[in-house]
Amino acid sequence: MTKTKTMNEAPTTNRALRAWVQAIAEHTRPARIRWCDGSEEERITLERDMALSGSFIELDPRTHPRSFLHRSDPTDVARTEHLTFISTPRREDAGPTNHWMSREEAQARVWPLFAGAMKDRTMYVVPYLMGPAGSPFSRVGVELTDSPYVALNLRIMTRMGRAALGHLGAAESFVRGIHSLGDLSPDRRFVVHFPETLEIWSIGSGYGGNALLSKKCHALRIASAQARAEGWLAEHMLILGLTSPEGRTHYVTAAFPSACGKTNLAMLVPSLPGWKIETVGDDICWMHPGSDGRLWAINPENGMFGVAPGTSLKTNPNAMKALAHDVIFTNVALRAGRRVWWEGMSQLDEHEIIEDWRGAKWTNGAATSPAAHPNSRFTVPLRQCPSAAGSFDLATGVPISAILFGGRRSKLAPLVYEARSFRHGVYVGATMASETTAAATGAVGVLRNDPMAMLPFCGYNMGDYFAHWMAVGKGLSRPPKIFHVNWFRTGDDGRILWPGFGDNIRVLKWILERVEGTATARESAIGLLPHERGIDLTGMDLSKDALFQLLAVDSGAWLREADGVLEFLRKFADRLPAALLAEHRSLVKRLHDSLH
Ligand SMILES: Nc1nc2c(ncn2[C@@H]2O[C@H](COP(=O)(O)OP(=O)(O)OP(=O)(O)O)[C@@H](O)[C@H]2O)c(=O)[nH]1
Ligand SMILES: O=C([O-])CC(=O)C(=O)O
Ligand SMILES: [Mn+2]
Repeated sequence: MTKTKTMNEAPTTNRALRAWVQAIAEHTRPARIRWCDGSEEERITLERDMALSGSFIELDPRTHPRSFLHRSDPTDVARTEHLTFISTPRREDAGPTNHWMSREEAQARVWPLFAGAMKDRTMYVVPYLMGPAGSPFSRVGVELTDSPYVALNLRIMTRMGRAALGHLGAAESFVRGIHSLGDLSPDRRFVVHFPETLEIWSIGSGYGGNALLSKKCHALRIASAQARAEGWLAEHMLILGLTSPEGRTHYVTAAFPSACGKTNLAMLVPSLPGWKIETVGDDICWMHPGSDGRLWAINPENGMFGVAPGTSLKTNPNAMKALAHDVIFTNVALRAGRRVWWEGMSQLDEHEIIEDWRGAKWTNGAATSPAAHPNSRFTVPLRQCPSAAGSFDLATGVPISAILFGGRRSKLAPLVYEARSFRHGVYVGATMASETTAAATGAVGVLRNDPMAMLPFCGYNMGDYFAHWMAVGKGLSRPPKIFHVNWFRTGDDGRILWPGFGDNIRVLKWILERVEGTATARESAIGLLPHERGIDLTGMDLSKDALFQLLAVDSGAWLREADGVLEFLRKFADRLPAALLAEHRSLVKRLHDSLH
């Protein structure tokens, strides 16, 4: 067996970290170990190596300075939820919505796959800090990976290298992630989490949430379990600052399932004059109860891993501006002259020949499948987004006035409604459902329950998670107001009724006015809705009928939905908090009453 060569001096004296790196190297047998420090020099070296090996295509430096295209293995293009496991000592602690694997089984089935897996490859030691430097809420993780693509992505997505090691110091507690591409076979692909020991094992995938372990694995699955033990919340939410023309600012979080509009809402350009949006985070939010009785939120990330298709100067100008330089694109299409393209970005000539996400010739006129993969992505530092202001770096976080839940619901859910109380809001979040998207493998467009957009990301029993939300709410003297929104409701012709994107400011405006107590609302069985004039439609071309449909509540349809909701909640058996069942019963009663 050849000896592992260490390419550079470990930039830390942390003994626990150094010993662990050694132990994993002995098992995975890399040819080389490279400690990542986050320097420019390191970036240039890794990018050059990637370009030389053919896994990076350098884009035209005039149109895309310092930017690259990566094409992942065609069988490895999205999170694989059926291969994602929570390993707790007792199966019931993972709960009915997670796949569970015992440590013994992981040791027998997954650990051997790592044996010699890094042979002939470099093992990158990637220390990363989740959260602003100096924040008491920030946490350190280290990912050992044989993918330079992962190392370069983590450099953008997190505060990587020395910043993380500085925060860690000599501490022994940090999240330990081991990642190997393995042989990329879907048959030998596993993502296993051990919340009790803060470990993550991921093998066989180089894509997104499967491989960038800081994101879904650490910041949601592991962190949600830590948050429960410590009295805070780790959520799949964007964070935005909303400032009215009068200069009043409120911070809002929103939980929408994957590919349902978080990145877009987080940086929207308001279509109403005088309003301002500030982006604090676009995917993950850690919230702590403050001594003032409010919830305070930080974005643990430092970059965006955003959905490319549908992003354009019209729908999301701030994202397009953020993509002007220093971007890693994954699985988008390539035009002549090494410029990127994706569906919805711009009009392509019918005959222009481009390369699709696999590198095959593609023309618009003769296309049978999209040129960019529907889950193609861009990785870009958040600070490049024009709407990102300093508050994403605030150690204290920002105080939250409102929480939004929402999803893709072509039917039933109105444009917006407000929960009657925090407790009712937890019920609204717990019973939310959404049509599936390309962000995970499997069928697209299937309605499924996705509580708080956390179905694939909660690292423990979801019944306990609901109870934890209730407990956190009880401890708040100034809880945020909770709303449900739906940008995706369709009319009878199957077309989406609400223009969305920049026009979502009109809904946010009503929400801000509700928070401040200046807007009225009408009672309905499901919650509080805006009056028809409550949504500011100035300068907008929306028919009266469309607005009526967007704000309609069909009690009969909601009662049918309630049957499915009850069936879903029953899965949690004795772990389901009684308060949720009580909320369910009152909803059903209100719906029945509204029919008479
Ligand atoms: N119709 C409509 N589509 C939207 C709206 N907002 C976002 N989308 C589309 O939905 C898709 C996903 O949007 P994102 O904002 O990237 O979703 P996300 O929740 O950040 O996704 P993840 O990164 O997977 O967590 C894109 O194709 C968007 O163009 C909206 O208000 N209306
Ligand atoms: O985790 C990923 O691959 C991308 C993402 O943000 C999500 O799916 O919510
Ligand atoms: Mn996401």
